[in-house]
Amino acid sequence: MTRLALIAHDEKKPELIEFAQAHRSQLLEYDLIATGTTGKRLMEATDLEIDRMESGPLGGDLMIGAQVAEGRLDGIVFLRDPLTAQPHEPDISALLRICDVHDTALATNVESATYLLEGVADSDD
Ligand SMILES: O=C(CO)COP(=O)(O)O
Repeated sequence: MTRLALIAHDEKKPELIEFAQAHRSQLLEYDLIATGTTGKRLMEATDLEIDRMESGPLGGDLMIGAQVAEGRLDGIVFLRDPLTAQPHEPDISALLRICDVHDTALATNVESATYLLEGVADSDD
């Protein structure tokens, strides 16, 4: 089954919620995981079931990176806040890097996330 991770920094959480609502019927078909607060906010705003990891600053990005390393994820939507410094920047870099190591689809803005979902839908057929 297709397995996706959804992550957003605080300033970007509203955008991710809007994205998830717009693509609800497709996302309902998939196994979803998220960092802690992102997952909580998404589940409050939608009826999606999401397996929540730790919050990003507490290791959630690394937990998702570990799943990438294990080949367990088909794609990640990670809406980063490009304008605010994050205390766990090394963890964020590690996640981006491991996606490149394993050639795992990674979208860091809504436009590319839309393409990612279209690609995932095509590979489902
Ligand atoms: O910080 C994050 C990703 O780097 C996201 O973590 P939260 O979903 O817990 O806010």
